[in-house]
Amino acid sequence: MNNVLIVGAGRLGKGFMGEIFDNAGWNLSFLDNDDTVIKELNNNGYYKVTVHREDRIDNRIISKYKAYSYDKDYSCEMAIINANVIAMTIYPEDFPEAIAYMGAAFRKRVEENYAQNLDVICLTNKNYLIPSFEKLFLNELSTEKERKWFREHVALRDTIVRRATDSESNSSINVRSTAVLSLLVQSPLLNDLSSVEWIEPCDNVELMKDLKVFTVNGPHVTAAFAGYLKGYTTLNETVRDQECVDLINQVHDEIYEGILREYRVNKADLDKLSIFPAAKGELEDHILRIAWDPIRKLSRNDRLTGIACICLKNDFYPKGIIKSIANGFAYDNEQDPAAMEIQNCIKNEGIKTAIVKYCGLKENSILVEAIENDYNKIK
Ligand SMILES: NC(=O)c1ccc[n+]([C@@H]2O[C@H](COP(=O)([O-])OP(=O)(O)OC[C@H]3O[C@@H](n4cnc5c(N)ncnc54)[C@H](O)[C@@H]3O)[C@@H](O)[C@H]2O)c1
Ligand SMILES: O=P(O)(O)OC[C@@H](O)[C@@H](O)[C@H](O)[C@H](O)CO
Repeated sequence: MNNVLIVGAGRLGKGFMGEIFDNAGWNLSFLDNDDTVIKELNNNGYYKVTVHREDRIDNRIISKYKAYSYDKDYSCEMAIINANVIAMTIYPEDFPEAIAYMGAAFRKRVEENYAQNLDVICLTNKNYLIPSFEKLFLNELSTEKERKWFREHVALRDTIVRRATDSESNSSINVRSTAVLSLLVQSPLLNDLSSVEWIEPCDNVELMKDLKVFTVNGPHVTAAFAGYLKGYTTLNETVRDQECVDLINQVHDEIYEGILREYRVNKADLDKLSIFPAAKGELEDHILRIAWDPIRKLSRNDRLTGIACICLKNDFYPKGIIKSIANGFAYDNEQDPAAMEIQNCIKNEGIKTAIVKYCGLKENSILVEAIENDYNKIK
């Protein structure tokens, strides 16, 4: 039987990767450095996923798995040695620690299971990270034999995640997920994943990922920032507020306009990539998760500032996106450490310095002035 190891047993790890590989009959293992997550999985012996499809809601119970913490016995070792697929469902900043932890087992795999092919698929929303992840792997593999193994038997691949998956916390054993669009996985892979539902090979992944992060995650974070400022805690409340909906739609249309002016794609391509068909039922999704880490989300090439710069480069003024970025600077949710860092910077150094610093923009750019003006209207 095939083996998948899921690194990061939080929302996406359990609710997406765990669910689809279990459904396809694979052996499931989880690795997480948060002991609470692993205790919950092991003490309960199962977890539940409510899968919202276009035509039905599946209530899945997943019980056949092994779950490993970062323990002193290195109990995840065999799961790393025998995996056909390792799915990395963690945030970008967590990759160095995870890869360093797995290094010893990779070296043992070279000795004990050299010939078996391994696909490592990375499920983040940050683009262009694969070369830096490859360096992290190679840091763990110093001999010529180990590096040859990595070149010949490992495919390290990026993905484009088109699925919202949420729960009360990363350790919750009740997860909900929308299953309406596939995970696009950079080709080629070394294992045949054609029997795993919701996985689809993808060429040109870097371009497609930029377009997806702009078109899907730009309006998504716009909703989160706008909803928070209205006092909501969920996306569900936000999309019932007409003022928020108007801004989300405006941002969506501006993102499309910027992309259509900059890239050689048409509207039908963008719709196919980014429009989620309606799913059955209502999936609760929290603003805390969607806005999580506004430092990443407001950064120069990410979902808002990235496309705002593209719009301006193409002589198109992105009024709604600018307002959304300003809302991001007003996002002062104490549960989010990155939001607090931004707030401290605003308090100590002023809004203009914060915009320049976190959006990665030049001080005299028209975008900085416009964001500052909108921010001052909110505060
Ligand atoms: N949840 C979604 O809908 C969704 C959608 C698209 C992309 N993503 C991406 O998926 C990734 C995970 O998101 P999530 O919502 O599942 O977050 P999460 O916080 O629910 O889960 C992440 C898990 O990774 C664990 N972790 C952190 N560092 C680790 C390490 N060094 N080794 C092993 N485990 C570690 C955490 O303890 C946590 O349980 C992020 O990059 C996110 O951007 C999530
Ligand atoms: O995962 P992040 O933090 O980059 O962004 C939060 C959400 O916008 C994101 O997880 C979406 O739900 C997902 O990308 C939809 O496919």
